[in-house]
Amino acid sequence: MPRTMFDKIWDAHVVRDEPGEIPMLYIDRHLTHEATSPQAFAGLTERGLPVHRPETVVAVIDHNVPTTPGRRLIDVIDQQSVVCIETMEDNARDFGVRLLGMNDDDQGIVHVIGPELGLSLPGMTVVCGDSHTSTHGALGIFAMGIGTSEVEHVLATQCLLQQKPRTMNIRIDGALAPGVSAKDIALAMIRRLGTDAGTHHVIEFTGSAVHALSIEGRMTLCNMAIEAGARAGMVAPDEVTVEYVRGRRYAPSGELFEQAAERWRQLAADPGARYDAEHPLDVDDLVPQVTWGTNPGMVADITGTVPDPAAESDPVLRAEREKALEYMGLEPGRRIDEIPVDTVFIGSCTNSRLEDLRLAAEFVAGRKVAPGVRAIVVPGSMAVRRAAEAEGMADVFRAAGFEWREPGCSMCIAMNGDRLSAGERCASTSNRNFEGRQGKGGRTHLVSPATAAATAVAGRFADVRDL
Ligand SMILES: CC(C)[C@H](C(=O)O)[C@@H](O)C(=O)O
Ligand code: SF4
Repeated sequence: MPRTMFDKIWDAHVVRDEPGEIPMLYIDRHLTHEATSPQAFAGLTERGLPVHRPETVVAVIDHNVPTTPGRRLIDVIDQQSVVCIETMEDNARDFGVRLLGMNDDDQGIVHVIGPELGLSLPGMTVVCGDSHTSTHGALGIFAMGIGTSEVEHVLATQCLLQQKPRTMNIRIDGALAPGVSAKDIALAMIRRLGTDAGTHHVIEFTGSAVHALSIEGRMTLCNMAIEAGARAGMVAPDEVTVEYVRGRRYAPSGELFEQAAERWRQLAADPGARYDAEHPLDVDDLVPQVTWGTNPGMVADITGTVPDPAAESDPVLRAEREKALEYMGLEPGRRIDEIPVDTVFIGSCTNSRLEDLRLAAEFVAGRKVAPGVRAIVVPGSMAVRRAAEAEGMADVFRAAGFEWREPGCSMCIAMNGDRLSAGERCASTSNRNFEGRQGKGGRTHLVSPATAAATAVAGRFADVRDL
């Protein structure tokens, strides 16, 4: 029977699948961070258990780290964050797990460093106690977020009990206009399908527009599969994938790499493979997208207006939209490109890779951040920061008036002190615009890196195609 890519990876990792039992899956790579692992390690200590295969586990400190240049432990904003960081350091040492600490040369957001270092490779199962683990799926990986009790289980056994998810094919065709990128596809997809369309499903992104994306763009798309409610997102490996992985630090090399690449090329779905659900999406006419509300499905065209809740016939949806507009401080009918912003945040595991920064820098070069706007760039990893500095990009951002920071999750989740104050409006390249996500009372609008850059310069949401 023809199989989907998900089926192939699943079949290759099922350890036990008996009727009436939850299937047991082997996990190849386990990434951990300071925010969701302390209790898991504490559980092992309590039961006197070691980590079963420490060489498959990598720990990184990303959520609670300050991003101020030259950061030290003393810069960490609160005692709770200090405890998280120190606990991760202690656990890594005590359990023999490799640690990428706050100022390690390889530090970065867990979902940026996994692919970057070749820790996450095509065909693998990858887990992390973090919902956006789906990002790694861009390489043709079944990568998913797990809860802290599951983190403990995987540490102890290298296996995960997992109900087999359903499969969904989102086929994206067409060619992107200049200035429109993977983030706009992701937002348009959630706008169209809704924030729960993917529930219980693993999404395989197929189609010409997907394979025309770089790996970075595919990561943006897979990252946001979670915001469409999916368990995971993935893209079949092609030659772009093979070339991306070649030469990565922990990827195989030489003849072993060629053998592995041959297997990765077989991962794509067989012709005629059946999915439980299918959705087509065309991006030929896609324009830059901006969220106006408090979930990632509340999206408008940059050329559009804030929608009127009164036009919504479903009373529940209408109330939800009214509440969102009130929180966001917006009136129906307002032109999106007339909404002024206070802050621009370029960062997060959605959009902080080198390509994202390049997409933004292009619109910043030779221009200035609008007066009164706070603009921040937080590279996704130390490697991204070094490369951007070597390319002169950091200077471009600084000359325009952006702050250039150290890597971490930063204002995506505001756990480290980088945050919005109440009422502050932000154009953000991250993935969640929930109430209070970037600070209590803060107002988040999700956009692409190019739109964020253009917006910083204009001081209001701006269409890059006009620049
Ligand atoms: C802190 C962590 C549990 C959380 C997640 O799982 O996604 C965070 O990374 C987020 O983006 O909200
Ligand atoms: S950058 Fe944001 S979305 Fe990504 S792992 Fe960190 S907090 Fe979660």
